[in-house]
Amino acid sequence: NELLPSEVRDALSSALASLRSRMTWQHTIVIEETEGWSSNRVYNAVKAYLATRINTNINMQRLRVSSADEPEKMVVSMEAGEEMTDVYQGAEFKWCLVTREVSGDLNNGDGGAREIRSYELSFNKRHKEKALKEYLPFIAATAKAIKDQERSLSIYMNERYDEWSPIDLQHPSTFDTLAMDQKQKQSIVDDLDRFIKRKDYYRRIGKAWKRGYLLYGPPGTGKSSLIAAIANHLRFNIYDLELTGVDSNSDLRRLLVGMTNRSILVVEDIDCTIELKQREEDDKEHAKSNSTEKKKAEDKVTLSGLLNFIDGLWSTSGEERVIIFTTNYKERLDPALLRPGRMDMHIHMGYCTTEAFRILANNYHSIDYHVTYPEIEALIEEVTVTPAEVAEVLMRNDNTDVALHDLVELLKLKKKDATEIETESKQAEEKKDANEIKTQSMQVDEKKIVDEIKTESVQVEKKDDKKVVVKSEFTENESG
Ligand SMILES: Nc1ncnc2c1ncn2[C@@H]1O[C@H](COP(=O)(O)OP(=O)(O)OP(=O)(O)O)[C@@H](O)[C@H]1O
Ligand SMILES: [Mg+2]
Repeated sequence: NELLPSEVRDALSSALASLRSRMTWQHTIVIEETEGWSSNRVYNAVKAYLATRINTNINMQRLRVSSADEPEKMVVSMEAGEEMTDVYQGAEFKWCLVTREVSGDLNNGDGGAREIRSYELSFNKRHKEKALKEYLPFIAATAKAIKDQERSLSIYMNERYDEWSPIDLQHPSTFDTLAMDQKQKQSIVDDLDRFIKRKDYYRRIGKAWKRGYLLYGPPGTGKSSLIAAIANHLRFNIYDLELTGVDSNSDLRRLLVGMTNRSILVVEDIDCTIELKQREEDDKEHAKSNSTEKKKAEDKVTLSGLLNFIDGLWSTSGEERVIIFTTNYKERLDPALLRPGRMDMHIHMGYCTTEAFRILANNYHSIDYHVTYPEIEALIEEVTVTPAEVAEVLMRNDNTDVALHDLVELLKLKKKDATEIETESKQAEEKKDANEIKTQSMQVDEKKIVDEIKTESVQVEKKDDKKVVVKSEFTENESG
């Protein structure tokens, strides 16, 4: 101190004082990239969160852009030394990315200096509570939502009898593109969202945290599209179970245990797998003599076996599971499956309605209206056409006018076919009526004959009792 002239000393100390007074209102939280040897999750969350805020902070001079896998998915982040301000519930939060060199551990052999990055969060100290209890948790939640949204989905199939093999699920179907009744769609979305929020509720009532949907309707009405939309909405993986490929209950159990949480188990066309039950019974008949075969037959997979497994296994392990069955024929299903409580929601996928048509036209041609709409909508109300058929015509041509014209043609053709069938069936009906009249008159004739026979038999009765009475009864039954 003695070495500095007094003026310099005074100037320095006053500068320090003003710096100190400026800093005292401020608190800083440091979030370092690594924590020991593992990465710091808060750091990653902050990075993901700030990437969403950067476009509102274009005053930053330098930005980093990187991409992990697909080039289209670029992540914009801060460059070291840059600052940005984020406003959360009226409070200002200043972020700064700083780097610091640390000398490497020479004994370790990895040598050299390392650069450690950290985010520094500064705010007015009266926001300390808010920063720790609200802002940082908010960032963590936002980052998790982003991660879920980016999580690439897989569809697993049991190609081998007891093993799942995954492929990428890149089905574009979402609830926006799905053509179905708006109210029905909303009720499904609401049901899914309610289910996801109810972790504690399921725990409290001691039930497996799962939800079951039965989708039924003719081919091409969007059952598989709805499944993809559900997977995309929840960001759940799909396990597409081919029941006919599963030989035994032990394989089934292995497959079900091998499923991860936050996933959807799908069994398509269950009306076709119901024969499994019949086959089991047949096999039992067969195997009565042979005890090993009998055992095998008892181990055969059945739909009810599957349901019992799911209830049992999933109530003790597994969370956030959705199970979806599809069928083209609801009426063919085992009544046990339709029992209340088995499947939580029965969803009917029907033929194309005018509402569905508008969604499809919007999907494929980005239009809300076209001069052909009144004609198309009038036709759609008259004929049965599946959304898949409509989608196919709309997709075939990039030119909207041509595509919609083709659709009109298709619908007209369908109407013509329908009227032809109707006339045919009407004709058939008329023919049937005519035949019936004929039969009736024939019956009248027969009755007359029977009466005659009766009279005869009564007459004959006296001769040969038994024979004649039996004969007359028989004749009577047949004509009446
Ligand atoms: N409701 C719909 N909304 C949007 N697109 C649909 C709809 N229904 C059908 N499609 C279109 O038709 C194609 C076939 O439909 P999808 O496979 O979903 O029918 P499905 O009901 O599962 O038929 P299946 O009973 O034969 O399995 C889909 O790829 C989609 O392009
Ligand atoms: Mg399908």
